[in-house]
Amino acid sequence: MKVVIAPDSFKESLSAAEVAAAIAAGWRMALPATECIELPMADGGEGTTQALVTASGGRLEHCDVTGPLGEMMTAFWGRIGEHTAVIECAASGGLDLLARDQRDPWRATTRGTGELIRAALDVGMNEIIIGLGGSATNDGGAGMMQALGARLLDDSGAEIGPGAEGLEQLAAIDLSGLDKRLKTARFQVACDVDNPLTGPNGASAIFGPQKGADAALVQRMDACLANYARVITECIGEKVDTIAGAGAAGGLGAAFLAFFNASLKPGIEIMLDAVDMDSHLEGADLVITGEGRIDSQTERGKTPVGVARRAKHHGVPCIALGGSVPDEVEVLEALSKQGLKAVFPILPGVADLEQALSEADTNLKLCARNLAAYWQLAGRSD
Ligand SMILES: O=C(O)[C@H](O)CO
Repeated sequence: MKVVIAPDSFKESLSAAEVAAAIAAGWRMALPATECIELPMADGGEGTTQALVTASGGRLEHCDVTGPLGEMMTAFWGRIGEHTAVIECAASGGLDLLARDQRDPWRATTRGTGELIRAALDVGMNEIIIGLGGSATNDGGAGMMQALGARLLDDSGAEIGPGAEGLEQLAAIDLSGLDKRLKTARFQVACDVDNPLTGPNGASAIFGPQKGADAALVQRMDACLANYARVITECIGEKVDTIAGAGAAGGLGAAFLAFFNASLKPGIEIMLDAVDMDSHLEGADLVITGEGRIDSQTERGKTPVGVARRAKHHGVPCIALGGSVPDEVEVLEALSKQGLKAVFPILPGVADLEQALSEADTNLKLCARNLAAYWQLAGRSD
């Protein structure tokens, strides 16, 4: 029997490769003869560079850039072949770079993403895959644009400051100093979600709280992004704020739509193609995916749903394991319609967050072992 194991990482706990290895080890405890194909996944968020570099035989490069709160840090990008770079915004502006009490989406900047793009262009890369997701930022990519030579100005003609805060003052965008190499480089943007820039489903409303924003700040940041959208339209003559994916990574998607030679795609689709998922699904009996948290955001194109849709296309059943899973039947049914037939929580008992994060490896193994035992009981194993 063949099981394809294609999970994302469990944030703050295990990488996607570690999750896949734990599930495979647990499954084999009950069904040792199973052929387990481990395919670590990512959807644009943290881990995307490593996953694509591993899948394509590339390597990581390191350089010093501006971190989420303006401090210098060493970040990385991936080099695949002679001309392709992979850059994830989480490498320099990721939520997991900050402790919970440091999260500050009002000030956090995407400047480091622009600096990573410059570093890749400097060494001749001209096909650039950008991963959007897992960000601590809500600046619409303003910091990135400034790092690449755009001038974002307030109504006195001075450069705006960093973060969502700066966008409150934004009155005009001057692209005359933008790095000329952006015209010839091709950007493929891998988005982890398909949210628009603003409004009730926008970047601030849906992802602001996990970055540390309270209700008042969510509203203020949404207004900042609406102002940004207005200035973008004045600058390029087009509206980008309602396009699916514009709200990925705190609105970075909108900057790529407006100012780059870029196409936005679900990140998981790029990943599935990179690992040649279609051929792995041939003859598979089951797909197991997963993520640390599975909830209504998962439906917006995150890894478990992307994997499930592809499995459904090939007629292979798909289930998921999560650290936390939906507690509403409506969400489970919506996931089921997309091919994710069942979602299992891995926690064996009541635990606080710290304990849940530190015991994820053991809990994944036990849960996978039980699933394999049940699969056998149901007469599905050979
Ligand atoms: O980074 C974020 O804001 C979320 O992962 C959605 O893209």
